Formats: sequence, structure tokens, C-alpha cells
Amino acid sequence: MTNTTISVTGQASYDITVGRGILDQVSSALDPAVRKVLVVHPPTLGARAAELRERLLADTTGGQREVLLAEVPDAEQGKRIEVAAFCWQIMGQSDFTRTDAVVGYGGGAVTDLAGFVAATWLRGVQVVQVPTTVLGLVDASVGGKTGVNTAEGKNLVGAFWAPRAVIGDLDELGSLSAHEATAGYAEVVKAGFIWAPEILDIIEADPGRAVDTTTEEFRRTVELAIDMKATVVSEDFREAGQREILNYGHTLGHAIEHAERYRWRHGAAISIGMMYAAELSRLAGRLPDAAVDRHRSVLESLGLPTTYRAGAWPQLLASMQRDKKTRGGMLRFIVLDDIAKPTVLQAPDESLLFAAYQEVGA
Ligand SMILES: NC(=O)c1ccc[n+]([C@@H]2O[C@H](COP(=O)([O-])OP(=O)(O)OC[C@H]3O[C@@H](n4cnc5c(N)ncnc54)[C@H](O)[C@@H]3O)[C@@H](O)[C@H]2O)c1
Ligand SMILES: O=C(O)C(=O)C[C@@H](O)[C@H](O)[C@H](O)COP(=O)(O)O
Ligand SMILES: [Zn+2]
Repeated sequence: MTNTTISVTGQASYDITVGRGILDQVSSALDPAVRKVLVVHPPTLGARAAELRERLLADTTGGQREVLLAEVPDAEQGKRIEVAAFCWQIMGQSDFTRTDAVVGYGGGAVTDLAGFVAATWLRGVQVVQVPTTVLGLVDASVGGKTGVNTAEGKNLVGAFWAPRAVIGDLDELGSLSAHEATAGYAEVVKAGFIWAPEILDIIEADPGRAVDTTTEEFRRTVELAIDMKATVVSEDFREAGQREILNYGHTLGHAIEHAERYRWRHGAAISIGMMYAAELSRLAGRLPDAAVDRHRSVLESLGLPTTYRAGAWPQLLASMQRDKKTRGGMLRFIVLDDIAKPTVLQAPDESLLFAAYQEVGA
């Protein structure tokens, strides 16, 4: 099967390559001047990271390289400033220079961390992202948002730092559990609601095939989602405007992740967040009932959650005040005027926010 190349242009230009058996391309994606590489990976991928290291060492095109592995704590436990400091320590002790590189090999938590480490080391070295989860592939590895969480909230510290390349090897997804693949697929569904309704049509035709990483339906929806993200970030790298639409479902979703002390999968929290945003859109007089029902049926057909604890509202509201879209204490939400018609809702009344929450609170 042929590879697909999707390009990001504008302030930062790079390619996302999607294919099978393409891990060899990680090496050629690095600048030939790179002499030292830090491969950041989760414990789950320890053996595979060692194989990736061998591939990088085998390529001596620009001269012999030194390749170091940084195994970081799993999932959100890895997205902490102490873990970034652990990576900086390895780089410092190995004399990493500005012409050296970081490779993020893992899910979105690892690519966010690796990107942040690359953005901050010597004020910026190159990073090649090698996503190994559905979410990492369609969303986190693309677009250059990097960062870590703090005790106060999700992704509160970070930087915009574009990757040099993204190598999306679909074979890497084969070891994901169905539950993990589905959680990550929530960001594909998001792309369907805000941009590409063809994704929703494919899911509705056969949800099982859509989320099965071996099918053509999966590949088509994933490529539509990456294409959407590449188009949006090409226009608005630093989220000055249009990029905010990618935050659909994230205002409540991030508050849920915080309430769950980052033990939930991002995609699961975002699924509830999208259901909430759809209900909010409806109550604000924007989104027709049928489109809200479509949210519930698509998300539930995949087994994604659409409800959360009713009693959690005060805590979630307080947490949403720290959302990055908030301006001067004024909450802002991405809502829909219709499927694929996202817009911003400024300073909605607290009673409206609560009424929408009653539709998802259980
Ligand atoms: N930067 C962005 O634009 C952006 C976009 C979306 C999400 N994110 C971030 O991404 C993170 C979520 O990413 P995620 O859903 O990939 O979660 P994750 O990175 O925590 O990975 C989920 C789990 O899958 C395991 N795993 C990874 N690859 C595997 C494989 N091939 N086989 C088996 N297990 C594997 C991991 O070890 C982990 O336990 C969140 O922190 C979220 O905020 C960032
Ligand atoms: O790339 C973006 O822009 C996004 O908003 C994509 C989101 O799916 C992603 O979860 C992102 O990390 C959220 O960023 P944040 O700035 O709201 O923390
Ligand atoms: Zn997200």
C-alpha cells in the first residue's frame, strides 16, 4: 500500500507521512548534521524503542550517531515538569548541542513531552514525532502544541514548536487494545463534527470497521482528520484565531481530566466534552436537535462516554476558568452552528452552562 504525505505549510513547514512499515524513514527525516539523538518513549515501548535506536545507529549517512533512550513514566504521569527535567539532564550530561535532535516515540503524552523538551533545550532543537497511538497520529504529533500539565490544570505550561517531520506508521498501532484505540479515535470524531462530516458517515455505516486500525475505513477517516489539522495549523500556527476550533469539547474535557487527576484517557474526557458543547450549542439556539442527537449516537456507537457525575459541576466550572480560551475572566466555548460550522460562544450565562451540564450529568 502506498504512503500518504500531508503537508503543513506557513510559519512552519513539514510533512506528515502515513503508511505501513515506514519506521526507517525516521532516520532520513533527521537533519544529516545531527550527531546525538534522544528517543523519548513510554515503558510499554521499551523493546521497540531499542529497535528504533538500532535503526538510527545503522544509518551512518552523515557519520556515526550517538542515540540515547529516555524512558519516561506512562501516560499523563510523563507530562510533568520533573520528567522534562529528567530529559534535560540526560541531554546536558551528553553534551547535546543545537544541531542535535529529539525523537518522540509514543502516544500523545510522549509527543507533547518530547516536543516540549525539544522546544526548551538550548531554546530549541529539532524534534521528529513518531506517534504510536491513534490520538498521537491524528492530533498530538501534528501542529506543534507541546507541553506539560500542572497541579492546577491541563497543558498549562508549554510552547508552540513545530516538528521537523511526523512519521505515522500504521503498523505501530497494531498493539493497541481496542479500548485504547477507541479512546484516541474521539479526536477523529471531533474532526468529523467540526470539519469533515464524511468521517461521521463512515462511522455510521459501520462503527466497528471505522475504529479497527487495520481497515481502509480507519485509514480514510484518520487521513481526513490529519488533513483537517494540517490545514488549520498551516493558517494559524499560534492559535490567534481559527485554530481554536480544534478545542471543540476541550473546555469541559480538560476540566474532567483535572478532576480525575489525569488518570482518564484524554479522548474519553473529550467525548463527554463534545456532548456538552453540542448541548450548549443547542441551548444557545444554534445547533438543531438532530445534530445533537447525532453526537450522542455516533459517540455511543463507538462505546465512548457521553455522561459524567452530576455533582461535579462546581468543581468543573472552577477548573474551566483556567481554560486557555478564557479572556479576562470571560469563558469562551467552541460551539457549532451546524455540523462542520464551528464558532466561538463568548461569555455564556452561567445558568446556560449549568443547563447544558444537566444534559450530560448522570
Ligand atoms: N499537542 C496536541 O495537539 C495534542 C492533541 C491531542 C491530545 N494531546 C495530548 O495527548 C495526550 C493523550 O495521548 P494518547 O491518547 O495517545 O495517550 P498516551 O500517550 O497516554 O498513550 C496511551 C497509552 O497507550 C500506551 N501506548 C502507546 N503506544 C502504544 C502502542 N503502540 N501499543 C500499546 N500501547 C501503547 C501508552 O504507554 C499509554 O499507556 C494527552 O496528554 C493530550 O493532552 C495533545
Ligand atoms: O492542536 C490544537 O490546537 C488542539 O487544540 C488539539 C487538541 O486536541 C489538544 O488536546 C490540545 O493539546 C489542546 O490544547 P490546549 O491549548 O487547549 O491545552
Ligand atoms: Zn485533544
